[in-house]
Amino acid sequence: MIPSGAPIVTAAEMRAAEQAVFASGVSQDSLMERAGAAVARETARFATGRPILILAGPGNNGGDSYVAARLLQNAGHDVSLVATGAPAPGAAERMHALWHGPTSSLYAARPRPVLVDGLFGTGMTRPLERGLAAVFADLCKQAEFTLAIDLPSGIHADTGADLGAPRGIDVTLALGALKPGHLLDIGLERCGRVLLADIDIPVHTRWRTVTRPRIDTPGAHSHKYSRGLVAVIEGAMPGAARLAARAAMAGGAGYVVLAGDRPWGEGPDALVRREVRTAEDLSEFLGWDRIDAIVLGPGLGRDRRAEAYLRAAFAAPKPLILDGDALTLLGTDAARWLETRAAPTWITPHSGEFDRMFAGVGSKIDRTLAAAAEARATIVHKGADTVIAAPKGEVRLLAHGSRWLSTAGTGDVLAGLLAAQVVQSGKGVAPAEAAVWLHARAAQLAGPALIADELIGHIPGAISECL
Ligand SMILES: NC(=O)C1=CN([C@@H]2O[C@H](COP(=O)(O)OP(=O)(O)OC[C@H]3O[C@@H](n4cnc5c(N)ncnc54)[C@H](OP(=O)(O)O)[C@@H]3O)[C@@H](O)[C@H]2O)[C@@H](O)CC1
Ligand SMILES: Nc1ncnc2c1ncn2[C@@H]1O[C@H](COP(=O)(O)OP(=O)(O)O)[C@@H](O)[C@H]1O
Ligand SMILES: [K+]
Repeated sequence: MIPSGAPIVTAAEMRAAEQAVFASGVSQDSLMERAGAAVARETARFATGRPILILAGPGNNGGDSYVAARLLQNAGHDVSLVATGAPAPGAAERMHALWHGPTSSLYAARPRPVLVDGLFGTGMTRPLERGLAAVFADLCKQAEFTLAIDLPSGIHADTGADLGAPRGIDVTLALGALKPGHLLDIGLERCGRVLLADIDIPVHTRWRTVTRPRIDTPGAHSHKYSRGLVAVIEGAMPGAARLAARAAMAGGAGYVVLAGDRPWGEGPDALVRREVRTAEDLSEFLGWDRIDAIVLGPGLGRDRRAEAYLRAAFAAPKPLILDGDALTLLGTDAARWLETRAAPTWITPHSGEFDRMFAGVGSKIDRTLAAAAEARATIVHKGADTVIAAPKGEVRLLAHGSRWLSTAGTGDVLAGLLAAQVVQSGKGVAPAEAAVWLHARAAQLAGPALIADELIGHIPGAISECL
């Protein structure tokens, strides 16, 4: 399980943090000893006496391998080692010199029940050479348990992109801090369980994994308006807006109004209905000063009326949550439109919607951050690796949420839940982080084969864990 609130640093930031530790008087060798000791400890815990094969690459990831091999051997484990090349001058070379056990070349390596991957870590700069990738994948396949040091070799530390990493890694031991590669893209799938080894390297960053929010119980003087009024705008597919409205209610908003022109079906009686048929009706309604936040987009449609609704919502000087069709309507003009808003805006695109709105290069974090700065909006870039980014550089990341969320309507639920957090807890990343946490927790509580309607029923249970 990924620790909550854990810092996430790039390879360059990790190297800078490492340099600061050296500058404080710690030697390179002693830092490598700490890293190798952490690897040896975790490997021993999972190996439970089985023979171990350790792969050592040419850089410092390989250096960690030599330390771990020595410590495991000293502790009585049956260890053999494969070196893929001469170790680089410096600590890795010195640690290599201290290893006196059996060593073979990669192509002569025999599979063993426990495999430790110390080929490459944060220094992976290009795809694994094909022959090496094939042997590595085969050793991994034949092992009963595989642990990767810092990162699986073949995962890009900063993007999570696939540079030839094998399947079947059980545990990745992140050294010092999480890297984006543990949480994004293919890295999220290939790391297995990510454990964090504290090797006493202070890191400073504004990127963290999502934490559980603290939610206040309403006070003696709370009333429905003080707890926040959310207006959800209906469109062509009214079910989506209703999901968002119900999620806003379950998420703790004091008052939720569903504005639209559809006949009222079954639904919570506490949900207030307001008739809105035209963009003029909508503008008039949104002028109501009780409204604290507007949700537009779930099931909105993409016709002319939808466009007019979008303009009306943009003109309202209120916090605005845009999702689904509203984002598709914005399209490539999104940043130009969004940056004109004076009131805060949150947008909740999935990757398809995001790619239609923003260009950008780099990792999902880099692209989401750049888009947030350009659009001056907080972005919840959804998916198995959900990235929240704010214009000033704050990032929150939730990986390892329930895969059962990949079903229609769960995004609508998130939009409503976000609106409820916006009216209760204000600006920027905080409400988005709270909404994403509650959404993920509700999904866990709902269990397998959840449907979006049931997810809403579990939001209060998730909230009860935050009081
Ligand atoms: N930061 C910390 O706090 C601590 C870091 N520590 C450890 O150091 C690790 C980072 O070490 P690192 O910088 O030496 O890089 P590493 O991952 O060993 O690889 C570099 C070597 O691989 C080579 N190479 C790259 N790609 C390749 C490819 N596809 N195919 C073939 N070769 C390739 C590259 O060659 P080059 O690109 O220079 O030609 C170079 O020789 C980090 O992950 C952690 O385990 C701990 O010891 C202590 C605390
Ligand atoms: N494979 C997955 N693992 C974890 N969460 C997922 C996965 N796929 C989708 N989700 C989450 O489910 C929600 C789906 O939202 P969205 O794509 O907008 O669906 P819809 O438009 O049908 O409501 C998002 O919160 C997203 O992060
Ligand atoms: K590795």
